Amino acid sequence: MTRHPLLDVRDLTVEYGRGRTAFRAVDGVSLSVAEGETVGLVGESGSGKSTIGRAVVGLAAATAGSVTFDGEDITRATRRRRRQLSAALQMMFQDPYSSLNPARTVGDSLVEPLLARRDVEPRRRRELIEAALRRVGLPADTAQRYPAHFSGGQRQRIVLARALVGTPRLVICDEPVSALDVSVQAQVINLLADLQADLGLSYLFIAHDLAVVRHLSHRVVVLYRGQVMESGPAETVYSRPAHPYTRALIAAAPVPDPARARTGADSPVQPDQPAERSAPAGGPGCRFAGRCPYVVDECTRRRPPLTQAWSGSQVACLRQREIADLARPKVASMAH
Ligand SMILES: Nc1ncnc2c1ncn2[C@@H]1O[C@H](COP(=O)(O)OP(=O)(O)OP(=O)(O)O)[C@@H](O)[C@H]1O
Repeated sequence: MTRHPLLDVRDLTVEYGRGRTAFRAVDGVSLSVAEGETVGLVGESGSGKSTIGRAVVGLAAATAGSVTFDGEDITRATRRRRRQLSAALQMMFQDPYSSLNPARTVGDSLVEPLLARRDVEPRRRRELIEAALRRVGLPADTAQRYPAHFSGGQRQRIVLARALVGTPRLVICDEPVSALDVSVQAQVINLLADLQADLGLSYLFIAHDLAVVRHLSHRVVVLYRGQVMESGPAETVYSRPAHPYTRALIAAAPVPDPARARTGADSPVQPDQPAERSAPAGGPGCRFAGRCPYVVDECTRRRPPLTQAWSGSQVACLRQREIADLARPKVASMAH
C-alpha cells in the first residue's frame, strides 16, 4: 500500500497554440488515482479528457501544473525517463483499428513495451506475450497473425494485452469501448474489472458515457470545457449529482432506474450541445454559465472553487446550496 496516490495531477493546464490563438483545453485540473482504483473521467466531446490522459503519458505538454506518478514528478520527464516509465504507465486508445499497426504481426506490436524492460531477457519475451494474450482470452497463436484477422472487440483485447505485457500499474483507458458493439463493450469492461481484481491495476477511465464509467469506477470526475465541475465517489455522483452539468449529463444518459431518472429530470440543459470555444483562455467565471439554467451574474464574474457539497462530492458551483434546496423533495410541508 503506497502512502501517496499512484497518480496525482495538480492544477494541470494544457494550452494548444500560442499567443492570441492559444486555446486552453485543460484549465487547472486536479485529480488523483490510488493504487488499485478506477477513476472515471467524464464529460462531453471536447471537454479535455483525452488531453489530460495525453499529458499524463507525456504526449501533450503541460503549460502549468504537475503530474506525479508514484511520488515522482514526471511533468517534464525526459524522453529517456518516459520510455522507462512506459511499461508501468500505459495508455489505451479508443480506436482498436488505428492503434495497431496493420503491417506488423500482433507479436511485433506486443514486444514493444517489453523492449523498455531491462529485467526481461529477450528469450522470455515470447512467453510473456503469450501469457498476456491468454490473460485477455485470446489464443497464443494470435501473436503470429496480423490485426486484419480480428474483430474490433478482439483487437481491443490485443491492445489491452499490449498494455499488460509491460506489467503496468496504471492504464489510462481513453474511451476503450466506444468504438465497439454494445454486446462486446460489456465483455471488455468485465475483462478490465477482472484484470484489476487479479493484478491490482489502477485505471483512469475516460468516457463521455456515464453509464459505462459507472460500472467500473470507484470515483468519478466530471469535466466541462477543461474544468472540473464535480468529483466524488461514483455512487454519490450518480445518485446525488450536485452540479447542474452533472445532473444534465445523467438526465441525458440511458437510465434504467426510474429513481435516478428523476434526479436530473428537472434540468432543461442539453449536454449534447457542442461546447462552444468562445470563453477566452483563463477567463473568469464558470465555464458552464452560458448553458446553466441557474446562472446569476456572479457566475460569470468569478470561477467557483471546488468545495464540499451537501451530497458529499466536491462541486464547483457558487449556487450549489440553493440548487440543492430546489432539487430536494419538499418534505418540510409534511413535517407536521
Ligand atoms: N493537437 C491539438 N491542437 C489544437 N487543439 C486541440 C488539439 N487536440 C485537442 N484539441 C482541442 O482541445 C479540446 C479538448 O480536446 P480533447 O480531445 O482533449 O477532448 P475530449 O474531451 O477528449 O473530447 P473527445 O471525446 O472528442 O476526444 C478540443 O476543443 C479539441 O478540439
